[in-house]
Amino acid sequence: MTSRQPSLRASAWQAGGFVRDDTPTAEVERREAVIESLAGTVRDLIDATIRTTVEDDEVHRVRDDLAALVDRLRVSQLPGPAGVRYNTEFRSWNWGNAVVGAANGIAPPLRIVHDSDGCHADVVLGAAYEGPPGLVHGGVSALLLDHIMGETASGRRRTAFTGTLTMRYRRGTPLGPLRLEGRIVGEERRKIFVAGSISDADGVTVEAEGVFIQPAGTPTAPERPST
Ligand SMILES: CCCCCCCC(=O)SCCNC(=O)CCNC(=O)[C@H](O)C(C)(C)COP(=O)(O)OP(=O)(O)OC[C@H]1O[C@@H](n2cnc3c(N)ncnc32)[C@H](O)[C@@H]1OP(=O)(O)O
Repeated sequence: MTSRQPSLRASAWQAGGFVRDDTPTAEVERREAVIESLAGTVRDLIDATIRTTVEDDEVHRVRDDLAALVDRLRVSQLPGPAGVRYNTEFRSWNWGNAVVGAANGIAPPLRIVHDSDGCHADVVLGAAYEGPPGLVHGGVSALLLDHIMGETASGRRRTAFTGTLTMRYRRGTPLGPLRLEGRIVGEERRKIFVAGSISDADGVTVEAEGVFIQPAGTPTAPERPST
């Protein structure tokens, strides 16, 4: 198989931490698929590491093999975190994001669907997200809800940051298949009020309320059709 050099290079200017990058969408998507396949294997590695019971010597051999692989990836690196990039075709990508990042092996990753009411995502959380035995860590629940509620507030037409997030943990959230939801319940000037939830097959486990703020001076685009 032939390898291709990544052609992703930030252009000179930045706006509010969002980096304009004139890589064409087709190239972004080609590279995204490549890096996503690596992150998927990293995710498997994390799960395998947590659950392995192989002998100590084998653990040490695997550690050494992995250290050599890390060195290969370090041959060419971004100078800092991946950030959020966008091109002239309005394609944006945030491959390092802790929740949705295609290159991030610690992101589940969440695949968020925008619909007419807000957003939802179906996800399966495994051993890497455990807090209490067999249950999702409360901070992970907050992390995932924060993101999906932020995307709900942003609605693919503006940027809104979390101002205040309030969680109510109604019962333990089991590891396994879950649904996350977010919907806008009110708007007041630059404040967007969002309700969110996590559910398992038996109903809601966590509810959240959030106030998301559109920073002053940032643009709002016309509403896009839902996907
Ligand atoms: C598209 C991708 C979506 C992904 C989303 C992921 C969600 C995230 O994790 S975002 C990261 C976590 N959040 C942050 O880091 C935010 C840090 N805070 C900030 O940047 C700023 O404080 C920010 C933008 C929230 C508000 O700043 P600023 O625009 O100056 O607010 P300001 O002008 O003082 O206030 C505007 C209004 O918001 C209210 N407000 C300000 N801060 C808060 C807050 N923390 N909580 C509730 N309300 C607030 C004010 O009372 C004011 O209300 P009113 O219009 O009624 O007077």
